[in-house]
Amino acid sequence: MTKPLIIALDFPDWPTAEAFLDQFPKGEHLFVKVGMELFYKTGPDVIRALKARGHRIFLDLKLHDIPNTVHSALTVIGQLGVDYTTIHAAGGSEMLQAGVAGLKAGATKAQVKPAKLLAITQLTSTSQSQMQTEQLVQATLPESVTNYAQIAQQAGCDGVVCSVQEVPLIHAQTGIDFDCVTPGIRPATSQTNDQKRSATPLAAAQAGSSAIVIGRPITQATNPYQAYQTIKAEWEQK
Ligand SMILES: O=C(O)c1cc(=O)[nH]c(=O)n1[C@@H]1O[C@H](COP(=O)(O)O)[C@@H](O)[C@H]1O
Repeated sequence: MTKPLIIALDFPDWPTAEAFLDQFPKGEHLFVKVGMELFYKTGPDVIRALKARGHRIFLDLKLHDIPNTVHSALTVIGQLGVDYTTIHAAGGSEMLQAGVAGLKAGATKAQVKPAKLLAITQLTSTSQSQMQTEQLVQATLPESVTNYAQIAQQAGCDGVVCSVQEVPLIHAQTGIDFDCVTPGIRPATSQTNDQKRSATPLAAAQAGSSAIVIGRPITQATNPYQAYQTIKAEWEQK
């Protein structure tokens, strides 16, 4: 099976997201990411609408709270029947374990397939110098990311969100079945925007990314379907 290319639906409401999706041929089943902006506006209705169109869903709410709160929230998310969801590794192993248990409890309750739980490591908008000066982390950025990956794997998470640069290091440590989902993807001709650790679709494929996440180079393209096809071809080239 080809590895997923996940389109970030970073839109303010459902009509805008729907108008974007309507630019793709009918019957084209996509893998889409619903983030905080769209989900806070629509609630679970957006999940139902996307499922009805046959799309796979990454619900990206990046939970980070005390273990009890995260357990309860992920029990609710687990009932939605999405494919991937996110939690912050920085919350620590106890919180991650609570999240894993909550997600499973929700899926069991709703009798749906459990989502894969991905731990956010260092955001792709973070540079090493920013991490060291603002988070007071003495380690290098790859060391911080691989440390989070190890904690996430031990806690029972299915994978991490990281940049393409860290994928080979993580896989060497965790094995390739542990997902490395990589945002910050930019075709060579695109602007990097706020992304600090970006890479091309081809570099992601060569590094062994399990899936790529890409928003603006597709959502803000003059012809989104054409941009999607070009990026997909590069991602699937290797
Ligand atoms: O969890 C994410 O998806 C995520 C983690 C991360 O470290 N960096 C990152 O960019 N993202 C998300 O990936 C998407 C990237 O969008 P673009 O920069 O427009 O391609 C956004 O929806 C971000 O919220």
